[in-house]
Amino acid sequence: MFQLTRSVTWQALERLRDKTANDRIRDYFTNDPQRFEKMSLRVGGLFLDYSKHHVSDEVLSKLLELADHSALVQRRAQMFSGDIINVTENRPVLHTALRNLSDEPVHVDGNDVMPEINRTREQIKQFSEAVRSGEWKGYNGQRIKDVVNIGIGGSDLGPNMAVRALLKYRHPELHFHFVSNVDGTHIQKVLSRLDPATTLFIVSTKTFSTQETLLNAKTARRWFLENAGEDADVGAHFIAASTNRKAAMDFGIREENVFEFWAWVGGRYSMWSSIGLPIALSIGFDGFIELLEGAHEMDRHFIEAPFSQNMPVLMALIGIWYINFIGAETQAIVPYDQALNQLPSFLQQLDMESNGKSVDIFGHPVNYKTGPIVWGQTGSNGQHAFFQLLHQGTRYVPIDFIASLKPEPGVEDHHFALLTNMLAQANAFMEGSQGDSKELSQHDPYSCPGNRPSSTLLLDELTPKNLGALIALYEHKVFVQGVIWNINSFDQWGVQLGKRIAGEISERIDTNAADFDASTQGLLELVRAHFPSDGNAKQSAPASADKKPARKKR
Ligand SMILES: O=P(O)(O)OC[C@H]1O[C@](O)(CO)[C@@H](O)[C@@H]1O
Repeated sequence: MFQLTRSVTWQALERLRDKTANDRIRDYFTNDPQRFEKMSLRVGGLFLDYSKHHVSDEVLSKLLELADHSALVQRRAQMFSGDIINVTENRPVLHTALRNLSDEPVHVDGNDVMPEINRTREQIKQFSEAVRSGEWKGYNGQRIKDVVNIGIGGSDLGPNMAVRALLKYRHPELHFHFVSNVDGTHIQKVLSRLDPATTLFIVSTKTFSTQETLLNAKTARRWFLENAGEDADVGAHFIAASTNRKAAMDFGIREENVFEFWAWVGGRYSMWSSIGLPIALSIGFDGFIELLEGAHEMDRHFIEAPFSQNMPVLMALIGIWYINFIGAETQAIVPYDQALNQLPSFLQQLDMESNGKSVDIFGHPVNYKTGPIVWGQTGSNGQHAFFQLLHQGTRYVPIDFIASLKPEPGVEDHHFALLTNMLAQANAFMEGSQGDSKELSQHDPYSCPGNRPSSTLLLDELTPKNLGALIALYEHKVFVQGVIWNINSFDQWGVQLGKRIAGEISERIDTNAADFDASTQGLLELVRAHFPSDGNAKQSAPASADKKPARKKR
């Protein structure tokens, strides 16, 4: 049986790790004046500089060999053509079809899915235009002013991130709110500022069975009925994006207002589907299409470019170098762009839910590290929070710096400061401070060791198209890493387990819980004191998350 860590290329990379361990990144530049030109590339409106990495030419060519010897070409083709690559859920993975603007058919079980995708796109167009123009009326004839997206995970993070990122393109009279947390104070706070007669709720849930979303949606509907219309009016204020049409209709949503999507769209890959409705409402349908175009352009690049010029492949390989050979545990995402402040959270789910796996696609435990801990926040705020540790701490953290070049009118001086701060940080991480003074030794408390790696990703401008390309870039990076690690990046059984046990625990609020461990029993006892058995807390018990049998006594 093939074992990744026993492969000739893997072992050569281990030797190269030892050979290059004491290399200084800055020496790579001294020795090769063309390094920046060689280790940077452009795809549409995105420019990637990957020259400030602890990666010699020899290492890069071995990493490329790792990709060549993997199943990447085959699995990439399988993904785009709708083969079942999500093996544990027995599904194809076709978020790329959602942004397929080429009119080429994409088949699932022998049927072209493009006609239904185009139909739903048309439905999104009609609906978003009706709301934006004011043609869509609330129950008492007023136009919509506030849109509340109720969803969690992939049904929240993508649209939330994109609406915020593209705020400057938003409809001037529409305001957007995102409620995700089951903590009731989240929805209470949002509702307290709204007028039910002019509010539209989008219940975004692939399954229509997620506890948090259903509870928030019920609370929103109760608030609507208490403060405004009657049951018959719910249809004018609640719509759904879901694969579960029946459950959405049982909730009171009109059939024509259930925006379909499909089991082969993973939650964290769903912002291109009707889960992206808030984006279309905010920036308009044409803007939404531009977002899809940007992603489609990145898809074409990912399929067509040789690995040595392939942006997602290069980013994935460099990540693998740090994770599997240098021992980095985390990857920082630092956008120098306030509009991208939700990007680290979005990428956290994308990467960690996809590649947080320790079993390969054949069900064997892996003997190498897989997905990193992804974290971060915007610069320059991060500079005054966690950068100290990155400069002088004992951890080794590769960083992705992300920024857009074009300044906003009226704040050019701010934008200049923002970009120069970012360049200064990337330079400081690489150079350190030892060059500043001959007296500083590595052990001096004033000394920053440097030699810390980063990529810089520049968008010409933060447009819908460039944002689409940026997100697709990271999606494919995560995919490539998953293929090389031979794991299934498209299931999430760990999350399912948590959902199932939440259901089981809430069922025990007024019964005995002897089959739980002593700690959980003790804590449940403390919780129970606040929820009398005749109370209504139990009504919120989550539906069982999957069809697995009830747990055994532990
Ligand atoms: O869209 P749903 O079905 O409500 O699920 C929400 C999220 O829950 C998850 O299953 C786990 O977090 C995600 O994959 C998904 O995006």
